[in-house]
Amino acid sequence: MTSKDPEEEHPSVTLFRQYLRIRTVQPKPDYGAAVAFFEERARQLGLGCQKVEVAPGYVVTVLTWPGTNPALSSILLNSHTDVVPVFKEHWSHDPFEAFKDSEGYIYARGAQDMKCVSIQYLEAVRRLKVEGHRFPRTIHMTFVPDEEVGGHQGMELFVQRPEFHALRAGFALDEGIANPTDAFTVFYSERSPWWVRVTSTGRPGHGSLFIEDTAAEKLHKVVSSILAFREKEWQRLQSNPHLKEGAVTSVNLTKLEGGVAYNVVPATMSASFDFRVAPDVDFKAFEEQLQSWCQAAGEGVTLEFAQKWMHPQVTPTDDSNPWWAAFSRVCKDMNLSLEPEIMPAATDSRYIRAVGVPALGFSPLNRTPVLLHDHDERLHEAVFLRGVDIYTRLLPALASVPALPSES
Ligand SMILES: CSCC[C@H](NC=O)C(=O)O
Ligand SMILES: [Zn+2]
Ligand SMILES: [Zn+2]
Repeated sequence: MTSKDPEEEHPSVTLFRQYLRIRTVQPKPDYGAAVAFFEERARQLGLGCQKVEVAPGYVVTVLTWPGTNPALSSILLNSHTDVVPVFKEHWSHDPFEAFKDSEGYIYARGAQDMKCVSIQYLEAVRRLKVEGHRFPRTIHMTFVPDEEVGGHQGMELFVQRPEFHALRAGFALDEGIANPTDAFTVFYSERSPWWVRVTSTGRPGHGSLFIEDTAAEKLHKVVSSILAFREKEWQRLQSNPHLKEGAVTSVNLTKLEGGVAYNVVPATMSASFDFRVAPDVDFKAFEEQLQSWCQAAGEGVTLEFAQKWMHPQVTPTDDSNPWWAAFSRVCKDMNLSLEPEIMPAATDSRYIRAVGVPALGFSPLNRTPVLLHDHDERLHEAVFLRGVDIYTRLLPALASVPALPSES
């Protein structure tokens, strides 16, 4: 028999593919099926299972493996259950079939982001439990809804709940991004999403005339200022090989709205921008900069925020942080090279860090093209299984970090 024989498939891969077939796809995820799936895992693994409904229909499922020393804070292994939509016609295989090709690549929405990680956590815990291990610290796995649309009905609410505080999380792992090289990327902070809509008002009139003070001219000025800033940040990134994407502020013009007819000069037009503000930026000064670009464009130009994250946090990546020390020691022992970076996008880690819990964003996926949110998202089964091995080493180390000064 070859490894291509389905009967030969590793049971962890089979479980992964089962989970990939659950259609937790935005904008109408089947969360009920995902919750039932994790309840069944809890039953099979003999783990505690708690369901916390943070908003109607939005359940956080918590699976718990109690530690031997309840006085110590716990390890939180977080993953989101929802996935982003697909353009089916651009896929080589049905994105919810979890097709595996003859080489071992599994094609599915969520293969990288981040259904792999959920199953890797579960399978590492299963292995350690079967081998009879116990660790001082409790391990909680949280499976949360709503991350892909901002986490407002998921982790943002969960971290404010008594059930979250009762977990007494001391440290968290959450998602990262695949790395195409031999190295693994680990994220210690995130850029802050600022979604900004600039609205310009001006004089309307007939499209044949030179109207003065139009909404469009003023909006154009703001768009130019912001795109010039974009270019400056892009150049800064390009010219410094030490800077990674997450270390500079990015912005994209993502929407233009306004106008009714070719020959009617509109009184209002707007432009929407997706800013991702680097954690070392002076937020107050940056907001003032945005305001001053609007003012410089003329009268009647205002901005509003649809999203404005104001609490960037950095988890230290030196040995002053005992969690980092444990994490990086395991990677060193396993000969894994780490590339610490700032997450360019936004994940649920920002909510976890904001309530004072240090967190690392880590998806143990190397030698893997970055295909999250892309067509033909896929993961090789060997990379997936290697990730289970990695967590099988990480969890004992993290769950055995000795009492911190704050815990004694
Ligand atoms: C800012 S809320 C949206 C969160 C989303 N997260 C994953 O892609 C992102 O756009 O980064
Ligand atoms: Zn994700
Ligand atoms: Zn995503």
